[in-house]
Amino acid sequence: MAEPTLDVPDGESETARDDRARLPVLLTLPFPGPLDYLAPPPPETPPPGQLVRVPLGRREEIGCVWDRDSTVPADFAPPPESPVASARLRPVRGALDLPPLPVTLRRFIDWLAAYTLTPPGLVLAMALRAAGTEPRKPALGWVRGSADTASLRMTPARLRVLAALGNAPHGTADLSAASGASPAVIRAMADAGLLEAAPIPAETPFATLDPDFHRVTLSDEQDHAAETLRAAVRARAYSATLLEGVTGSGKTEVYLEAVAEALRLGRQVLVLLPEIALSAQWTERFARRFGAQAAIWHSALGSKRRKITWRAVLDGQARVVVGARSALFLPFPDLGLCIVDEEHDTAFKQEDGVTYHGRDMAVLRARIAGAPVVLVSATPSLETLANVEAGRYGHLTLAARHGAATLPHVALIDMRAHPPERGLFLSPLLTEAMEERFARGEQVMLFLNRRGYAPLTLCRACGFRMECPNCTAWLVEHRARKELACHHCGHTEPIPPSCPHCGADSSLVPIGPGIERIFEECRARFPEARLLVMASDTLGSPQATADAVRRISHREVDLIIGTQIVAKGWHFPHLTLVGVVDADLGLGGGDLRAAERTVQLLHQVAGRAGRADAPGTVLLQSYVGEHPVMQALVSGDYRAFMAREAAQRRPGFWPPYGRLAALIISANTAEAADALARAIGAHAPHLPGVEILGPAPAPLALLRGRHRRRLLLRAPRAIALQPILRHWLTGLRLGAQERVEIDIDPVSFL
Ligand SMILES: Nc1ncnc2c1ncn2[C@@H]1O[C@H](COP(=O)(O)OP(=O)(O)OP(=O)(O)O)[C@@H](O)[C@H]1O
Ligand SMILES: [Zn+2]
Repeated sequence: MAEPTLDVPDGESETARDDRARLPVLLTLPFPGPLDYLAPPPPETPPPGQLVRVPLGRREEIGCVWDRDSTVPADFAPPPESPVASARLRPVRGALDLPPLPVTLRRFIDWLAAYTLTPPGLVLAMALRAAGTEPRKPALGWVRGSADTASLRMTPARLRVLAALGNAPHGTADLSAASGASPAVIRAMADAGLLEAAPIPAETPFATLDPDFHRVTLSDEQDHAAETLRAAVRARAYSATLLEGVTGSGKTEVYLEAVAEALRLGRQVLVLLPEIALSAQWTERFARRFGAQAAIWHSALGSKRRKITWRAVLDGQARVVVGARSALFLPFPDLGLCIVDEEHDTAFKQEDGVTYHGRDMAVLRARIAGAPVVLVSATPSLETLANVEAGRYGHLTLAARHGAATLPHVALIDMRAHPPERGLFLSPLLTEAMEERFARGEQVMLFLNRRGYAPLTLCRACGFRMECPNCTAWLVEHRARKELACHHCGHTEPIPPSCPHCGADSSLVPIGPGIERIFEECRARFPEARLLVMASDTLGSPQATADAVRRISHREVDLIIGTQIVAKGWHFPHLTLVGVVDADLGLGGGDLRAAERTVQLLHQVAGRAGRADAPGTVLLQSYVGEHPVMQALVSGDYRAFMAREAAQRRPGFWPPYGRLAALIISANTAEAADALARAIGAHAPHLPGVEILGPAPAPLALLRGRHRRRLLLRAPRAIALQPILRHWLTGLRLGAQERVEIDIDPVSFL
């Protein structure tokens, strides 16, 4: 394949070079494939997977020795380029001091790249982001030196430093913090021989997990499911299973048994959660079961911790990793089980940069590793249900809540018949029910999937709406921060004192509620209640989440007001009432999955109620009680609802009954975006069964200052879209301001 810079290294004869191996090296750059380099002669020839340093132009890059033969079908991959003449190959400079990346990870990178039409180097970059490829210098700390204190001037600061020394070496910063002495004092002591440098032993952060540390007695139903999963782990082969069970039925308990089995076999396990925030409660529970912590992986992890974890995964020392979807790219040498908890959750879809669906890629990862994958949900996605129906996935169900807990009672509040007072958002029926719970010392949760104070600010005088200058979106008022913010691009501005359009003074009013406004209403209505807001912007860190969870569990909170973050997987035993402030919220917008997603989300929220002894109630505030979504929630008949969804999508070959890809075409002006979209549309392939929809404005026609148009490509399942897209877009030349993004299996329709 192509080496873009062709300067021939000097000092060697052509024939000598010809004898050496041609080594494909994948760089973390957007080339269509690996570049060829000249390998050092055996035994120094690095094996596939080895990270190496190679020249690229005048720079040096880190790359990974790649496999000569790809397992990706030829029509999924870009056409091979003609190889560079051996004479012009440049030599590999050296290998990094790391074990090679496992072959299963290399295959996964190839396949994910081919499936999402991403240059494989960019996928490798994701896998190496935390690799810690710079050489590891052992950190140095200080121990007591041989110099005698009697012969030296001992200031109080020096004495404090000596007192702060422990048995193990401490780094300068630590020692300075512990003693209150400045680093300069410490260095002077070292010069005087009072301190001596010694390497700080490397951390070995992942304690051994004991599969039998604390076993629970499973119900018959749970035990059957657990045994099926254990057998799948023992089989050491790919299989996919949906573990479906009502909220609180013990799905987690069951899959932890499969994790235990993998541990007994000495294999590694990957558990994906949709939300980092969830890992706090999850890891606590994990530690109770296995006597030690799992390794945690997500983008908010500090860089040192990431490096340690990445290396421990590669060394096989980290046995169980729980993480966000980026954990899929960790270098597991011996993956024996993969779990996707809350598999229906759209948070698994990565929309920035490399666009991929974490759940689907987990299935791919497991398939390549030859390991079982378990998809877990109370409200499985239609995709997964269709795979079950087609016989591709196995299916285990848990029908009852664990122990005495029963499923919550779900009822609608018809907002037309029982409207809130003017300027408020909670119906008297809801506030009365809340009052009752507070009187009994029980907890209440209010759910509204909207951050901030109000989603719209409007001028009472002229009707002008405060919009984002960069996006087709309204600015959301954040009263606590005294600003208007765009939730798409992050643009913020102070709330203007007068209307920017007509100049009327103090004429801007907030329209509609966000959780801050519900908080305000509740504080006025229930002055005694202890309130807690849970939203992605208030639970910034896992620590903050852990704190919130602890306060809820210890009954230091009466009322939780939250966005979608409260919907997922939490177990709050004292929570008996869940109120959904606006159950209709997710139904708008032309999204294919709007109804499915609303049912899943609200069903999950509802599932937080009544998980222990006291029965739970869920109240849904809605203006459209007759809507099938509301009816499904009230009846609890998720299956019937999904059957209806399936019947709607099947005839038009909508996913999962057909394949869909989106081309998002964007430019810096509306005219340029239109012209480019038309030009691409004009070259659309005409193939039997393949339909092109659009171009049309993308649902966010303006996003971060870019004008966006969309083409959709739809085909029956039997037709793969990747080769068609590749062919279609080959030879496309884009201007500097033009961009085309491909989204295979689009989820959000943005
Ligand atoms: N066999 C069991 N023995 C003891 N406790 C159990 C058992 N099964 C479940 N539980 C407890 O019941 C509660 C609910 O179980 P779990 O969280 O596993 O359910 P889930 O189906 O994963 O719930 P969700 O879908 O809402 O996340 C937990 O506190 C769990 O520890
Ligand atoms: Zn914006």
